[in-house]
This record gives sequence, structure tokens and C-alpha cells, in this order.
Amino acid sequence: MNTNPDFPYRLYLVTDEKACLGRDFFQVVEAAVKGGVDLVQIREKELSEAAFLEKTLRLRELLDQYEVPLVVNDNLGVAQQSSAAGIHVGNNDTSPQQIRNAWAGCGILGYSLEDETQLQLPHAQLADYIALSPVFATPTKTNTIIEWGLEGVSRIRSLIAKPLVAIGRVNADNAAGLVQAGADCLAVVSAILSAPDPAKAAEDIRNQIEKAL
Ligand SMILES: Cc1ncc(COP(=O)(O)OP(=O)(O)O)c(N)n1
Ligand SMILES: Cc1ncsc1CCOP(=O)(O)O
Ligand SMILES: [Mg+2]
Repeated sequence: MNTNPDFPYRLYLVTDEKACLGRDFFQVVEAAVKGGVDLVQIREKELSEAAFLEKTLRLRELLDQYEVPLVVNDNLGVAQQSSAAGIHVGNNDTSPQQIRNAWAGCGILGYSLEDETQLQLPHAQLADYIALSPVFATPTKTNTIIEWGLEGVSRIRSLIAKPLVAIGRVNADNAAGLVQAGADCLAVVSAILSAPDPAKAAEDIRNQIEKAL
């Protein structure tokens, strides 16, 4: 288990307004934070650039009240203009090299690892955390390549010391196993945002993480 002071986060909420099932987006995220989310990524793939920026600025204002950092998915311009804490990119996005060159203020740079060979890329080496994407196949994101599974989490854990984030169908039932396999932080969309009680769902997952540490 990694106790990196630069990446102390354990429960990472990744947003998708659709997953809130018609409820108010900001209220659902706030409930999740009250339940134990300590890092949030805004991932709203269907918004225009202007609407994404506006939503990011509003979310930052909310999260600042709880001292919870906000990471922006994909969009470097929005991340910079909102003075977000960081950015998450995958293999079809602006590269970590370009981000490091363009944004000195990037505090958290996340990178999606979709295949073990990508560990050798500068992308992985420049990232502050590596997301195993996905640990389990999920209807929330279907354009994925493999499932890492618990065995994949353990294998990558044995190869790198960097903080490891597990994402993909994470819930209270599989959270402890993922942490025991070597994940430092669990990233969740639907098990929190679509839960009848998002605060309770976050609390349940957080409790499983803490018990397994
Ligand atoms: C924490 C976290 N892990 C993985 C992803 C997926 O990123 P990416 O591969 O770039 O896919 P999209 O999110 O852009 O569809 C993520 N966003 N966050
Ligand atoms: C953004 C992302 N990247 C890999 S899986 C995924 C979605 C995870 O969603 P859920 O927690 O609902 O399975
Ligand atoms: Mg991306």
C-alpha cells in the first residue's frame, strides 16, 4: 500500500451527469464528498467547450469549500482556465509530455494504462498516478481494450511504485479486494452517482477501503 504524501487520495469520484439519473448534479457530487470522496474528476464528454468550462468553474467553487481537489478530464485549456488541481489523460488525448511542457501549474497528472507495454512510455513515467483502465469491464465506458482484473492490479503493483488508481465497475463489494491487490485509490462513477443515496454509497466504499488498508 502506497502512502505517497503527494497523492494521499483514496476515493476518487469521476463525474457523468447522465449517471445522476436526473437528480441535481452538484447536489449529488456534494453528497458524495460528504460521504468520503476525497478527489473529483469532471468528465462530461457531451458538453461543448464553453459549457464544460462553466460547469468546471462551478464545481471547483463547490469543492473548494471542502478542500477537495478537482481534476479535469482530457481538456488542457479548461484545466488551466479553471486553475484545476490537475488533468487526466488517456492514450488518445493530449500527451503527458505536452501537458508538462504547457502547464507548469499541473499538480496532478493522471494517465490511463490500458496495456502493460504502455508502462515503458514516457506517458506513464511523467504521470503522477497510473489508472488501471478498466479493472473490470463497465457499461459506463465501453471503448476499452482489456480488463486488468485483480491479477493485473497485483502485477502492475509489483512493477511500479507510483500511486495506482483502479477504475471500472468499482463498488463496495469489490473495493477491499482491489485495495488488497495493490490499488491505492479507487475511482468510481455509477456506484456512487447512480446510487439511491450517494452519500451512503460513498461512505460504504470508503469504509471498505479503510478496512483493507
Ligand atoms: C481515473 C481515470 N481513469 C481512467 C480514465 C479514462 O481515461 P481515457 O482513457 O482518456 O478515457 P476517457 O475518460 O477520456 O473516456 C479516466 N477518465 N479517469
Ligand atoms: C472513465 C472510465 N475509465 C475507465 S472505466 C471508466 C468508467 C467507470 O465507470 P463505473 O464506475 O460506472 O464503472
Ligand atoms: Mg481521455
